[in-house]
Amino acid sequence: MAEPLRVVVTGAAGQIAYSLLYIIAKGDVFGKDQPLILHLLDIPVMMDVLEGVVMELADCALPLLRDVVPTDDPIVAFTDVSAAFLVGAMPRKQGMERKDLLAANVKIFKVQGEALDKYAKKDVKVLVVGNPANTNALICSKYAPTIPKENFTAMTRLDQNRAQAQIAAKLKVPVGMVSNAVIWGNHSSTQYPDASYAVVERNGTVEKVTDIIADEKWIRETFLTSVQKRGAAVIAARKMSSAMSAAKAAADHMKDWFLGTTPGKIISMGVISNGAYNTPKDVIFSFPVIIEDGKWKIVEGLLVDEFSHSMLDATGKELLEEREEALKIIQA
Ligand SMILES: NC(=O)c1ccc[n+]([C@@H]2O[C@H](COP(=O)([O-])OP(=O)(O)OC[C@H]3O[C@@H](n4cnc5c(N)ncnc54)[C@H](O)[C@@H]3O)[C@@H](O)[C@H]2O)c1
Ligand SMILES: O=C(O)CC[C@H](O)C(=O)O
Repeated sequence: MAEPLRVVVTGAAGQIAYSLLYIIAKGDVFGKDQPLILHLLDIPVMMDVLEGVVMELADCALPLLRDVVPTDDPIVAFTDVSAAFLVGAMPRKQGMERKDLLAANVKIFKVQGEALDKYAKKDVKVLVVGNPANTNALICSKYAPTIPKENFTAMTRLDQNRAQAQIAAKLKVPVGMVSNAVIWGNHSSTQYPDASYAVVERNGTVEKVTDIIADEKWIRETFLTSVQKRGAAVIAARKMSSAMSAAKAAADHMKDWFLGTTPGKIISMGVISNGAYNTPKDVIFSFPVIIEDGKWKIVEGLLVDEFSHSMLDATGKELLEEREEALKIIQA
């Protein structure tokens, strides 16, 4: 069997981590033959709660879980890790936009970037979940200059999963038949959920979703806004932000990054922009990607019409504004 892989989850005493830790520890992310050592970081006041999480992990009796390291010290948390789920941050409440969290959260990602730079493996794969996820990932990368920028990503997989679930419900097919919905841009209400390349596979045939639905109003209004606003709808209903679905999406993202995407399948993740599709460079922008040998690659050459370009411009503009604001907060 392989040597144990060290994986850190921050915000380990919080809601998302409570679902995520079990998914990771039972082998659904890094493979059924990959032993794990989980590093759990939270803040000092949460150490008692974290102790309870550690007890529960032990009581799950999971054979792949070789050790658990609960801590409030970023040095201990980030030492020698190969994968980092950066979940720990304040969630938004009803009435807030995700970017309202910048002031509260961006400094966390500076500190954690510095700690990753000093103590993590140089090929560590970092997934930022804490909001505003794209800009937090950018700041984290900026403060970890010895780790490649390509190793810092932000989560838009939840938005992709939401998009595919909406399409499946509309077509009355199981969600497993739907793939290749694309999320462009920011994990915010300016994101562009795009059904143009989405497909349904049934009875051995592959059909384009836009050919089957052929209802532009549904695609460009109902579908688009329901995915953009789904996070807010969950907060309105639960009085807390999404957690079970966020944990599942984080697991999907990291699994595909480590183990590769299925041939023919496109996934969405926030990655450092190279300016593809006329997007702003050097922001963490969600693109359609494929992954091979642990490396993501933006899918280039997709047909992008005028409407889509205007959506990409709007979300790109927001990311530039967030970058500016975050840098001001950090430098203040
Ligand atoms: N990208 C996405 O799709 C997505 C989806 C859902 C939630 N989120 C975001 O994920 C974050 C966490 O959500 P949650 O519901 O688990 O929140 P939560 O409040 O339940 O848990 C957050 C945990 O982070 C801890 N924490 C705070 N500062 C920390 C620090 N400096 N280091 C380590 N831990 C720290 C808190 O003590 C808490 O235990 C929020 O910012 C939320 O908005 C993102
Ligand atoms: O802030 C929110 O919208 C809730 C958390 C998360 O970003 C989501 O999309 O569910």
